[in-house]
Amino acid sequence: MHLKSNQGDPVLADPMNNSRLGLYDALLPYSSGAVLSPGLFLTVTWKKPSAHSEVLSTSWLDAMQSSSPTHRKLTFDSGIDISSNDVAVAYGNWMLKYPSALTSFDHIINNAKGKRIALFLDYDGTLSPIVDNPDHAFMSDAMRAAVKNVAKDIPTAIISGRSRVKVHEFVGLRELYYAGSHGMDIMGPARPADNHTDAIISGKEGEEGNLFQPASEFLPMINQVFTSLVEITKDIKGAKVENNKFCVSVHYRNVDEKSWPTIAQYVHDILKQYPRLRLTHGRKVQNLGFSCGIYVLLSFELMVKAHGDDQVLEVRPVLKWDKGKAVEFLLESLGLGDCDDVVPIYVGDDRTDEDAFKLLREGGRGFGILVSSAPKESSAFYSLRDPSEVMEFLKLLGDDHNKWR
Ligand SMILES: O=P(O)(O)OC[C@H]1O[C@H](O[C@H]2O[C@H](CO)[C@@H](O)[C@H](O)[C@H]2O)[C@H](O)[C@@H](O)[C@@H]1O
Repeated sequence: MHLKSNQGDPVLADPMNNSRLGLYDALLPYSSGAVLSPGLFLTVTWKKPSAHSEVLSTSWLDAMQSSSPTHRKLTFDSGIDISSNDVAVAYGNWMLKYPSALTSFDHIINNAKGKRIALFLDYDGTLSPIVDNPDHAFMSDAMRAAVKNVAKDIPTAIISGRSRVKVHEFVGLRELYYAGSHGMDIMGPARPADNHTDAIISGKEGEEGNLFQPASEFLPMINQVFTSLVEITKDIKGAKVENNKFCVSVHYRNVDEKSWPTIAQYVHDILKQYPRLRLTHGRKVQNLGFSCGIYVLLSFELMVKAHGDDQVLEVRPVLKWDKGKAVEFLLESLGLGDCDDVVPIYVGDDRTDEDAFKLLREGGRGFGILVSSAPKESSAFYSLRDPSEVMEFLKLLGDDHNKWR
């Protein structure tokens, strides 16, 4: 099988293994040594180092405070503030642009008639509700059953910012594909008839499959940064640093707002030493961000805004690899890459999911569904309010499968 992405990214080769839907086609084994072209790395530009005071500037603090529950107002990109009484109206108007995937279900199904669906699901905020403790973001048994049911007939992958092993533990279904670290760690299920010669044990007992890890060379660096961040934030009450294997999350959700500037300063100071790492940021700040270890003030402000809902700062390699690339990769490896009769559906709630929404929108195939209870600009086509609506959608999809097939 040849896997080729659009932008001169890795060209990967693996023997074709046919199955009913191409579901078990092998992903590139990690051990076979995927080679990354230079095009896979993001170009960084030199910028003057920002001073300590810049990170602590008033406008930067304003940006953080706008994400805090105590100060939150609904603010559109235009900068117009809307009082909480107008939220329902604003949401209704927003849904004219992003209709509910539940009320549009018949329309969705009619478009998929006679075609094959491939399903991609984000985890946090999509399959599990957002909770204060990231270690307690469990999905319900009912949600698990809905995912299991849908995956019986539809190739289904989980694509998360978490480590692959962790998200697999949370979901607990062997029949899915898992992509962790925002797609930088992908594993397909081992085939039942596999002789396991090219299978890799992923670290979790009993879990086997074929791995693709385009950022493997960054592992030592990520581990160093994780250790440094744990050490430097250990006295900040409520701060939590999470090792997501190829990226690191610094959570400030449970930190007193007075200490947010300190956290940001610490992250900033550590990243100065790692020009090959960057903070994940939203669409608006693409190409503005990390420059040889230094954030310019503007990008830092916008980055914090972009992560307002999640209250997390994410450190990751300077690599052109994201959830969109992971979808592309998985479609190819499923044998569904260049098929006109395939409808990929991606359901997700955060900024990092936008890369996947964009891929589908720009490719004119399938569509994204944004999970959000507040109006947000998105490249998705449809919306769902929260994980409970996601579950309803999955139930419809699983139950109606025979009708539209
Ligand atoms: O791509 P995802 O599956 O959506 O993962 C993104 C991040 O999700 C987790 O953090 C978020 O959810 C936590 C649990 O509800 C919440 O406490 C936190 O504030 C959110 O940011 C996860 O902990 C991160 O590592 C992921 O990157």
